[in-house]
Amino acid sequence: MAVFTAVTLDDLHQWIKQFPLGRALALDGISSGIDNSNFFLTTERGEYVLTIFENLRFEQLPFYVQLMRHLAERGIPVPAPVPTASGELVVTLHGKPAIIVSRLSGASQLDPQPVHCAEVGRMLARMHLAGRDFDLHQPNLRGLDWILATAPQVQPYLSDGEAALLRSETAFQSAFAAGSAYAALPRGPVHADLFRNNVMFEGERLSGCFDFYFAGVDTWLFDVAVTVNDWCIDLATGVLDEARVRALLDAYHAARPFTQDEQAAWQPMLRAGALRFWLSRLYDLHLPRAAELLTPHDPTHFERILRERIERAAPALPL
Ligand SMILES: Nc1ncnc2c1ncn2[C@@H]1O[C@H](COP(=O)(O)OP(=O)(O)OP(=O)(O)O)[C@@H](O)[C@H]1O
Ligand SMILES: N[C@@H](CCO)C(=O)O
Repeated sequence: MAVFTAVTLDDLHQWIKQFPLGRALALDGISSGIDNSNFFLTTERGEYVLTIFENLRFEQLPFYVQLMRHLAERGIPVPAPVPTASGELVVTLHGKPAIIVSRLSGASQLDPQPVHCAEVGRMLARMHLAGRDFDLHQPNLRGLDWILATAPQVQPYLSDGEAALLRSETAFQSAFAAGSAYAALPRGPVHADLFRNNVMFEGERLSGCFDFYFAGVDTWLFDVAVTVNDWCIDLATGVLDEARVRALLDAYHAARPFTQDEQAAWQPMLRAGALRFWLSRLYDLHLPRAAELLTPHDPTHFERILRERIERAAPALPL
């Protein structure tokens, strides 16, 4: 059960009055999620989600919450934060930062077909374009700097084979990121964690995406690589399914055409996306935070994906 801070309807009786939402009528803890306490909240005005941040501090939240507001205002189906009567988006609840956002309809699609991947590709391209005039800046906090700082910390826990792969891939990614092709890649705010469990569908129609708490400014292509590495693979082997890759990339390309520099960077970027999640999973497994509450994700899944991307070229980007 992923509700770490208990909240009752009684607790909300006074608290909710700062929002233009009427009275709180029902509150249900959401059992999935590993970082925050989430609740479905029904008020006199409709259906919302209340999130209490267990790890992020107030000063860390504006980039994520303002980005959601910015994208929602531009028609991207993401949770829209509800401001208080005095315009605050983040307020205190039980001593922790909290927000109320609109509730998205639909459910996760954990067995995606090409039709779903096309929806994800189209939405991702629209999201990138809509983020162009977002004026807050925060780097991707799980980018190369983080990788270079974190890899040495997990090295002592690794087998010889894992350690060699981690060393060679961080060296490869450092060289790739230092090159002129990389510098020319278009960039902007990216979601950076657009996995199957962060997107909602109603049938074959994408109805929303959420969990912006790894968002940051990075290359758009990194976001595409992270997304393809989750949506378009056979989960048991990490092998890419060509039909799903094509569907996602073609739909993205139709909304925001890939550049020639992106063509050149595609294969290394898929490896960068795999390395990022392999390393965060290794870190969570071997160096869990004191406040870590649930079982960490399996790092070997992303080690397999990384080895697979190194050994076999993925379908090229459409031109
Ligand atoms: N705006 C929303 N509308 C509808 N459902 C939502 C919304 N936000 C969150 N949820 C539901 O709450 C669940 C947990 O949310 P979320 O993934 O953001 O939590 P988390 O603690 O950050 O989890 P994780 O770190 O595992 O991704 C989601 O799987 C989804 O079912
Ligand atoms: N998507 C991440 C979890 C953090 O949201 C992973 O699979 O490792």
